[in-house]
Amino acid sequence: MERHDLALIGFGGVNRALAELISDRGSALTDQLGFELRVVAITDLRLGSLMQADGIDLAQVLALGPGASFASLPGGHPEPRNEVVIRNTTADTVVEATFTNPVDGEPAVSHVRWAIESGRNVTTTNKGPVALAGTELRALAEAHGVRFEHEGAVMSGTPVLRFAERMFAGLRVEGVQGILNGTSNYVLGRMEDGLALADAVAEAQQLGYAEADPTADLEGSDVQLKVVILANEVLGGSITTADVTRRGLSTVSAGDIVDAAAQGRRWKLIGSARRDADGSITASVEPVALPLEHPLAGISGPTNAVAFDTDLLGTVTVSGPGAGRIETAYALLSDLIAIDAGRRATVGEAAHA
Ligand SMILES: NC(=O)C1=CN([C@@H]2O[C@H](COP(=O)(O)OP(=O)(O)OC[C@H]3O[C@@H](n4cnc5c(N)ncnc54)[C@H](O)[C@@H]3O)[C@@H](O)[C@H]2O)C=CC1
Ligand SMILES: N[C@@H](CC=O)C(=O)O
Repeated sequence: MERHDLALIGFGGVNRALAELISDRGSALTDQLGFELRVVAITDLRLGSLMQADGIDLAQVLALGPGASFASLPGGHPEPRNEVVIRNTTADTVVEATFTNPVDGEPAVSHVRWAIESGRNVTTTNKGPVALAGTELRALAEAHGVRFEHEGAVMSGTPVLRFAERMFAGLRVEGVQGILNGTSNYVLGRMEDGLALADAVAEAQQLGYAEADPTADLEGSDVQLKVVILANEVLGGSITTADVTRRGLSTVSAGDIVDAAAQGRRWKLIGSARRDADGSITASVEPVALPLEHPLAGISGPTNAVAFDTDLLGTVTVSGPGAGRIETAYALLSDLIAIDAGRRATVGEAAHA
């Protein structure tokens, strides 16, 4: 049975949920997938690092209490030492799930670069490397013969990037428009219910939807990164965050939300990108008071949706979870499945050569 050994970089909500999935589902998951998953390294700012080439006891590390350190375990160290671990791990695949940095993507961009340079596949839910260095990292992965997968960077576990890549190959996508942030959509809904902004944000944090700094969710920089990814990967653009105009929820008051509801409207944070006649791309993030009959007005809570405007099919809309620890861990699992499918295809080609 083929096995993939993983190094988890960042051990917060998402990577812990992946570890739980691997630990809890065990052999059932192996039977279902046709390959085994084993974790051989973990790093985290708070816990330090742990390297065990024979496989880490996930139940043991998941049970560590607050304030614990990997230093007390064999192969453990009090510091994360990301570069040492990434370059020296026995893992074939690095799973990057540290904080998203919306300004320059670091240190996650370096984590991904080190992994690829040392011949390892990468799966990440971190939007920074994908939006801010995607072109470079894809080229680097190709040069090193490894995979750079990032389904969870847009709409969490909802497989929107792979769907667009595989299902729209024969048509032209002219534009995308959607609700691309679970936290802000959840917060807007709870404010409609009468909750104060701070209380709604605290709930979203508790539920594992929010970024480490939730300003990125509320003020649109998280959606800005996702718009860049969609524009570049689905519309074939080459834009940066500077090309995406941005207005966040601070431009909408609690009173505006109540007034909109009274007028049969609902505020949504909308991200969009459109290819213009000259081939350039116009992109934005802004709050919009949608009429209730608009298809995106009914998308509530942490659910997200994206509408693809196509030449042959008209509008195709995909909706599903936009945030959540388990949902995002599933995105990582779907990437691992894609990585294994790539390996099988390579083995098959070699056998026929
Ligand atoms: N939670 C969600 O619903 C989704 C999250 N994402 C992205 O996935 C990533 C992980 O998200 P969560 O697990 O929810 O975040 P989190 O904040 O729960 O966990 C991040 C972990 O990374 C660790 N970390 C940060 N910088 C580090 C570094 N330099 N070296 C080692 N460890 C480091 C932190 O100590 C923390 O434990 C983020 O980039 C986020 O934007 C993407 C889609 C959905
Ligand atoms: N904080 C983000 C998580 C997914 O990218 C969100 O709320 O959508």
